[in-house]
Amino acid sequence: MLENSLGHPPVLDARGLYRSFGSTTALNGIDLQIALGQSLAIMGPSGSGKSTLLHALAGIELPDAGSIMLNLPGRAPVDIQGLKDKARTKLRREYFGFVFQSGLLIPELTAEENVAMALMINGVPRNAAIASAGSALAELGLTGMEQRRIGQLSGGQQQRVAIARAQVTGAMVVFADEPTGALDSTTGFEVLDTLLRCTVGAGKSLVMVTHDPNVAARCDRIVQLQDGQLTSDSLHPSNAAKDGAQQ
Ligand SMILES: Nc1ncnc2c1ncn2[C@@H]1O[C@H](COP(=O)(O)OP(=O)(O)OP(=O)(O)O)[C@@H](O)[C@H]1O
Repeated sequence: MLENSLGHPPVLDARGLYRSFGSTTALNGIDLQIALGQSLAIMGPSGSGKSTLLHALAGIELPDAGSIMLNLPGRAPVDIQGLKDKARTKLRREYFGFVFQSGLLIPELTAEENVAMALMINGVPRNAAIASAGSALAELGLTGMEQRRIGQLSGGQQQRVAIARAQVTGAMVVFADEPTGALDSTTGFEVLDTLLRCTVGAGKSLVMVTHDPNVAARCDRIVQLQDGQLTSDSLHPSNAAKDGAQQ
């Protein structure tokens, strides 16, 4: 069952992923298909390979073996593994968004400039990028914060800037690594609500690493990793009928 309810093939189709660091096998034969419009939580103990898997799926660090196909609506399938570094970087900038626990926003820039940067590196002129960034920030309740530097924002506000940046390009796949990990639980759930609304709520896919079962429970699907292998793969009961992307 590889298609979502609209008949679209899996937006990411990973087969036989292996990745070693010296004598450590971080990914040990992962097959994973992710549907367009699906939210997927990747869970597992520390060191089980979650971040390595996320980085492989996002084309940040290639696996040693295996293939990852990207199938976007209206576009020819792309073999991420087969792209040269420059083409992979371009692909990431155009089609993927990233919301990590911290560190991806540029502290010297304002909130608005951080969001606009995602467009400008894709060739959008500065004035148009700034205008789009302002709209994206406003949609996330950050009106009035546009000119603040990142250090002048709360943790929750910073994560909403990161979400605005991840969605302003229209990226159809958003990767999140512990996006609420540094936040108190109330703020974390507000950020999670916003992240889900901006991704699956808009027909995009969300691939999220989390240690928090309460965060994972908000996703359509949860996979568990152990020693670089998938040990369980379950659809959320209320979403089981939504699509058939699970293996
Ligand atoms: N750059 C690297 N060099 C050497 N070993 C690495 C590297 N990156 C990851 N590893 C090892 O690969 C294994 C998987 O790491 P990974 O970061 O994917 O785990 P994780 O499940 O995300 O862990 P955590 O929950 O602690 O963040 C670990 O044993 C880790 O030490």
